[in-house]
Amino acid sequence: MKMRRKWRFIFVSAALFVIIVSYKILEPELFKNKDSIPSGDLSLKEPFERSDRVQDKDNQENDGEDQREIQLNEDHREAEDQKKEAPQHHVDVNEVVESMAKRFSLNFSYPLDTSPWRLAASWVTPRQIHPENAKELGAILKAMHEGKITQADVGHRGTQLKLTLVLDGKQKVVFKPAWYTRDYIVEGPPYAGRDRHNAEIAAFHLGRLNLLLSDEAPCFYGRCLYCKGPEDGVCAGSDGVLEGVLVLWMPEHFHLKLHRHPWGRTYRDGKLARWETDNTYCAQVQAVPTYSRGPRLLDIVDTAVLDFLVGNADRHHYETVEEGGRDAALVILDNGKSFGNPDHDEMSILAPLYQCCQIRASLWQRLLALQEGVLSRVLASVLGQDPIAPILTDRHLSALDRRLGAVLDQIGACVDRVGIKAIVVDSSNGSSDHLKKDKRNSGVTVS
Ligand SMILES: Nc1ncnc2c1ncn2[C@@H]1O[C@H](COP(=O)(O)OP(=O)(O)OP(=O)(O)O)[C@@H](O)[C@H]1O
Ligand SMILES: [Mn+2]
Repeated sequence: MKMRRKWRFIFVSAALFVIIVSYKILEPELFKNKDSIPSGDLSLKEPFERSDRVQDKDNQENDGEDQREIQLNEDHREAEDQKKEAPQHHVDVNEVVESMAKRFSLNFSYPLDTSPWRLAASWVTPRQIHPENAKELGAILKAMHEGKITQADVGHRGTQLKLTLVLDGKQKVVFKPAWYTRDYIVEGPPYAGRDRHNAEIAAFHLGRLNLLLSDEAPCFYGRCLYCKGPEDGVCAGSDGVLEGVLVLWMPEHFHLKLHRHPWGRTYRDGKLARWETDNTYCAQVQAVPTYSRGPRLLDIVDTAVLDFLVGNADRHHYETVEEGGRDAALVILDNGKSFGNPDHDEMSILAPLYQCCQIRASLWQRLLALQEGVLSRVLASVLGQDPIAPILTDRHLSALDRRLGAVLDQIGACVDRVGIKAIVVDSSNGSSDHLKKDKRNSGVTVS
């Protein structure tokens, strides 16, 4: 009797598995829309699942949208018909993870025909810190963790303890020392605790997984260094090793302009910022010239998504390359307050997303592709290559997958609220190029 129940359970589970897998394979086809959404992997939590209601609302409001919505409906119907005839594919998440992990793995011994510092500096533009997945990156990181320190000084900027070092070849870097063990959980307000050096490393690689297109919202971080013995007042552990992270200094010919973050916190107990009490706050931000045109507001949403995933609620200011003017991207310099508490999801970090209800189509597509645990598994694989691995505990890794789901839920809620215009194909920013890239990228996702 018991045996039979067991077999029935196995049979039902297997059938459910087959149904779910086939549904996921077919879903990209179901919701493909050539005009408004780049093709690629669209799987679970697809916002258009709920868009029938929204479409009615949108159709009354906007003629252009109207066309797109009708097209979407037609595609949907067509795809429904195809679904009946479609052959069964087999999606293997393991293969996806393997292929992405390979794509983002670092080749530390990649041969360089120029100095690593000169190469890294030549990559920087007002909208890019490094090219998308540059093969030379591993060699630059290796130069950072092996380079000889020729000068050391205390860091003079910011509030957190740090050193300014100069490496052989005259490269300036910031050194942020370790304060916590990997499994230490920081409790308290969202910005509590000291800097986490491992968080800088993890956030850098998370940015590389195409969460932030490197030509849209760059990050600039470093890798870890083992310093031999005590250095200039920062003490090494009992084993004589001082662990920390190195952040490569921006090329000196660029000047950084500091901006107050519109969604910054007050850092005062009991005093809330305007955006924390007023859900129409985005309209005020959009009235400011910096945010009313150009890519800046979408850049802020991009970084809010990254900050939410890593749990960084400390984005009080941001910097841009002055020379890039209004179109310059955010330079995300300081991720030290990330990965504090894996059991807490600080939803308020997503305020720019849910208050403005807009997100780049390219980012949304990438988020979809990283569902099903792909995000944590690929990141774990890349971080496994780091000289001070493990960088993140399993609890932090699974927090990333859980938070990814929460971001997609927020996007879905926005589509419900404002319609398809929540998903922005960013034409002010060379979107046709991105669409091409998107197609290419979908080769490594579940598609
Ligand atoms: N890699 C870098 N290249 C150029 N400038 C940098 C770099 N890192 C830091 N800076 C400058 O130093 C300032 C302080 O750095 P950072 O934000 O990392 O320090 P912090 O102690 O965490 O500061 P805060 O307490 O304000 O958060 C930055 O705003 C930036 O102007
Ligand atoms: Mn800081």
